[in-house]
Amino acid sequence: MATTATSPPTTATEDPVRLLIPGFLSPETCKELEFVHRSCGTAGYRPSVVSTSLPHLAATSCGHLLLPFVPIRERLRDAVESFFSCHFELFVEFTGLVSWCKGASIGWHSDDNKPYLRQRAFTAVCYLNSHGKDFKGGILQFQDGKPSSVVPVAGDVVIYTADNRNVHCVDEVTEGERLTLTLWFTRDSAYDEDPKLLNFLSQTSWSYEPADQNSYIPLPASDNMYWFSYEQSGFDIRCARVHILGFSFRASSDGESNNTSVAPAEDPIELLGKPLRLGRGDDVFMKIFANSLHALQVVQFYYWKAPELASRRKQTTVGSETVCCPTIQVQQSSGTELPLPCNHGLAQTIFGSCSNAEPEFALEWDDFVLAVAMWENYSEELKKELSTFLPYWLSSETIFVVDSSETTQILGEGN
Ligand SMILES: O=C(O)CCC(=O)C(=O)O
Ligand SMILES: [Fe+2]
Repeated sequence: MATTATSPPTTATEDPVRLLIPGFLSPETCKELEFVHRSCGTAGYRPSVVSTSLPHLAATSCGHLLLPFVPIRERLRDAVESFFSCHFELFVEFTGLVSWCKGASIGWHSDDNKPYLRQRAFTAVCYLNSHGKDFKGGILQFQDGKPSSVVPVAGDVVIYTADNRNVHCVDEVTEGERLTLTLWFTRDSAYDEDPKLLNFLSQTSWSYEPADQNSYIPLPASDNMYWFSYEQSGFDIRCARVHILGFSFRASSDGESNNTSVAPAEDPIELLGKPLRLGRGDDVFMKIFANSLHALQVVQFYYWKAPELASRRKQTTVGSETVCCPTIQVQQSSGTELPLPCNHGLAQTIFGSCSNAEPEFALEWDDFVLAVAMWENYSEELKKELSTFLPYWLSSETIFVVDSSETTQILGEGN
């Protein structure tokens, strides 16, 4: 009796089939991936799901945003290979960020259960936010063995075999947005994700030109990819994401002219691919963004960095008179809000935060101005790093972390 009550998850004769690794990703890494996903996500492959795949990032001029994933993929591959004793055997088959929104769930299945999924050998699911705090529902359940369920906690990772020893399901998400980074690993090099990514990157991200400010501006994919349909209604994900944070897209009339009207013949959704401004209440931020994704990325960056910016502001404003005056960058005007199709009530239900999440803080335009500059630095640094690493990746056909001391040495030798 005592032996059954205390029996370990697997007996000595059975191979281990799953492992939960608490605290695998740092809180900062989770926040960075959340920023990428909330800036770049598109309608997912299942209802009520938003996803950001790595090929999508490369194809929308955001190849540099692949860089935060590179060390994580390597660490996960190491963890999976060492736990399942298959050193140097695995390739990453798929890497993607997924939001499971209200109503999303998946029934009992194993991850290799379709003829076109047979190549999958192992799964890794990293949780980027937490059950109870950020969303309700969404618990991962396994049919047999231990652990029998996983309650998502930001930073934790669960790894498991993709076969029928791990039949599992995810309970319906009833509130909030459940964020994961999901990877599948294969032994079959024909399904290696890296050559496909390198092919995209070599077409879109080859060179870094410091003068070319457009090199890190996102380019929207086709409009239908951003359409989130839910029951009989829907919304454009880009509009919904800015709306949830209290912003709206405004016409980009130049400051000199009073002509803020939108050409009546234009299809409203097409305006999302054109230059526009951001508004908030009666305020209109004067910067013209290249398109809606550019504006969305800056808004998401601001929310990622807002706590840091706020504490910096408190430190610099105490006893200091050198406070910059960014109000000139914001005009009090009713502006022209773009006539976009967005069911705001539905967007609030789907992307609005769970009641236990942190209360939203008030926007500070001073901080927003700083965030715009910080986003440009962040993007430029990543772009530079990508153009350094890309030649190594292309020559080895693998995306991996290059030791920076080695890079300096090699670059030095080459000169
Ligand atoms: O997100 C999870 O916890 C598991 C996801 C899953 O089962 C799948 O994507 O196949
Ligand atoms: Fe699954």
